[in-house]
Amino acid sequence: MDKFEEYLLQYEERLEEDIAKRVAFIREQVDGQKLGGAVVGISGGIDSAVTAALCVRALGKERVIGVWMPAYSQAVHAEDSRKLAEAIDLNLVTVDLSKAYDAAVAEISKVLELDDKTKGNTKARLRMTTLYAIANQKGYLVIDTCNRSEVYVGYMTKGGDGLADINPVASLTKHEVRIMARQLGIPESILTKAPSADLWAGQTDEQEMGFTYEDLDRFLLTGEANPEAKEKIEYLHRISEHKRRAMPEI
Ligand SMILES: Nc1ncnc2c1ncn2[C@@H]1O[C@H](COP(=O)(O)OP(=O)(O)OC[C@H]2O[C@@H]([n+]3cccc(C(=O)O)c3)[C@H](O)[C@@H]2O)[C@@H](O)[C@H]1O
Ligand SMILES: Nc1ncnc2c1ncn2[C@@H]1O[C@H](COP(=O)(O)OP(=O)(O)OP(=O)(O)O)[C@@H](O)[C@H]1O
Ligand SMILES: [Mg+2]
Repeated sequence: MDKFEEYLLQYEERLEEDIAKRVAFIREQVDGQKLGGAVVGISGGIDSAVTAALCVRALGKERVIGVWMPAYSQAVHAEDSRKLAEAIDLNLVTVDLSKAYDAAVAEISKVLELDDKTKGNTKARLRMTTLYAIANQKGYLVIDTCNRSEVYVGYMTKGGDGLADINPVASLTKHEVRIMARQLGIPESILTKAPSADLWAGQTDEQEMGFTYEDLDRFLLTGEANPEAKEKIEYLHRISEHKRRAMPEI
């Protein structure tokens, strides 16, 4: 067994304790500030599944709203979101953003042409707007789902999925999220699906980043990586520093 595998095995041993710590964190943030509850964007992916499950454990079904927000999203993710809601007893609502997305892109395109990535980021920022509308109206917090691996390389949309009020999974690598997901009873189809932002057809995280989560998490947890992956990881980390910092001000 190598250092990476050993680390993950040790994590499994303290899993229940770690879940309890994160559940207590959510409770403290919401109840401690006398807020009503939590809103989470539900994508059919594993990060939002784990985050929502922690919220339901912390606050109960009545105080958590999961929001599925399709905008030309793949049907498989809609189905996985439904399965998740059933498995963890989540109150799931749908806000269809297709028309808002089309209208925003059409108006902005009168000024300049947008490429697929910029359009995808616009979609993520419309989701943020929706979650804040719900949280604002109900006196809830918007819960961030970005994990440690994504945050390290800035693999999130600034002002989109990268903007929320509290993050109960920020210190977990993707591999730790997967371990936790099994324990929380997340459906198998979500556990085994390739991570994707689903911002455009066929997008997958690993293809876009140019290295695997195994490369990235091995590097984060043990400091080891093949030279090519290490170079890409460090490059993305460097150019995304602004996403992890407060806005420069004078
Ligand atoms: N040095 C600097 N100091 C301060 N601000 C700086 C900056 N450089 C860029 N910026 C600002 O940041 C903007 C670029 O950031 P951003 O808008 O995020 O855009 P960008 O980093 O180009 O794209 C976001 C990436 O995250 C991926 N993503 C998004 C959403 C979810 C997921 C997922 O895993 O599911 C992945 C997406 O596929 C894409 O690769 C620039 O337009 C500029 O406004
Ligand atoms: N169609 C969607 N509806 C609602 N929320 C979404 C949707 N797509 C993305 N999101 C939000 O944006 C977050 C970032 O997406 P990301 O792909 O990193 O996470 P994930 O889908 O939960 O897991 P994975 O990385 O394994 O795909 C999601 O966790 C979710 O909160
Ligand atoms: Mg996803």
